[in-house]
Amino acid sequence: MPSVISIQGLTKTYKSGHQALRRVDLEIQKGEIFALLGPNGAGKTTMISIVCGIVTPSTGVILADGHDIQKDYRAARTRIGLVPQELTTDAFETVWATVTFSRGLFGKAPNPAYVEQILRDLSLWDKKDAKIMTLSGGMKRRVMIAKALSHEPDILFLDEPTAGVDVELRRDMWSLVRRLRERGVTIILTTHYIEEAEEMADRVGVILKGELILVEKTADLMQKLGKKTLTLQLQEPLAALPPELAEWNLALQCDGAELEYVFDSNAEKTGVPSLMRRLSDLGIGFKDLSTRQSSLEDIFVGLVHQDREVA
Ligand SMILES: Nc1ncnc2c1ncn2[C@@H]1O[C@H](COP(=O)(O)OP(=O)(O)OP(=O)(O)O)[C@@H](O)[C@H]1O
Repeated sequence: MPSVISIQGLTKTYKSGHQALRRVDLEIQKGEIFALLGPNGAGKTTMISIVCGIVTPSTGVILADGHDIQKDYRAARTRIGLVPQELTTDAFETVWATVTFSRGLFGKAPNPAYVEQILRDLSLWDKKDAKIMTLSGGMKRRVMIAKALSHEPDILFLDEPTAGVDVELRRDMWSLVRRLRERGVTIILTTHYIEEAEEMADRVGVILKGELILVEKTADLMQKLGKKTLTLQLQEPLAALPPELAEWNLALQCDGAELEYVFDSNAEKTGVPSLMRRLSDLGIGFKDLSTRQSSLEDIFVGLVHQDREVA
């Protein structure tokens, strides 16, 4: 399958001297949902901004649907819709006028039926005559998506689409992304949340300090990184781990009041039931328990650690 986005040897050094991207190579297939994961400052927005022609690359060749984003900027940009992190809309305009105007900016002929469809898809139809400034934050974000889709792009970039949005909007956004994909739109989203990538994306790229350190199918990544931590709040603190528990990867926390077990949640045998039985046999009781999926930070720490070990 041909790539719809092709990035070769991309680097970016800002005027300040800060190197935000280091030799990034990436191919994204048509119709894919691709999640770019990384902590604050990793370079996600820089990468998106370069592909969308807002920031100039220092080196590298980038093609959008076969068009060089620098030499053939207009053709490339028409293929792309961008939903930026920041809300930037004209407060005094109505929803309808804003979205129609955005379409016109790309030289597309008016198509009220298409604009109506987008507004209906985004549950904005009954707000079409409302001024943007009267809308809630969530509604404004929907308007940003409508604007980005107004010129019928084949590629949609969503920069942290669900940061700070409520659960309802997050679900709507996810279902919209899936519907767009069914229509053949390629979607690239950035996120801090591994759960979001897991839920949405076909493939995940992890970016850390400007380097794309890993690109994997989401299912494979989750398999590799599906670590969970089980925390038991003990009824009586333990001074030390009993030797009978040596076969589990356990740690005592909070002066012996909590027992932590890190396990692979994808494994056929997680070791949790046998641990529970052994604890019961040993008469070690607990008041409460909780589990926690590895956070992205844990994963990064793990990856960086592995890198160092290999080096
Ligand atoms: N115009 C600029 N001039 C100098 N440095 C910049 C500029 N824009 C971004 N940077 C720096 O480049 C690095 C990458 O920033 P970028 O916004 O791409 O990260 P990000 O992964 O999108 O982070 P976030 O999740 O916080 O948006 C950061 O250290 C940032 O401070």
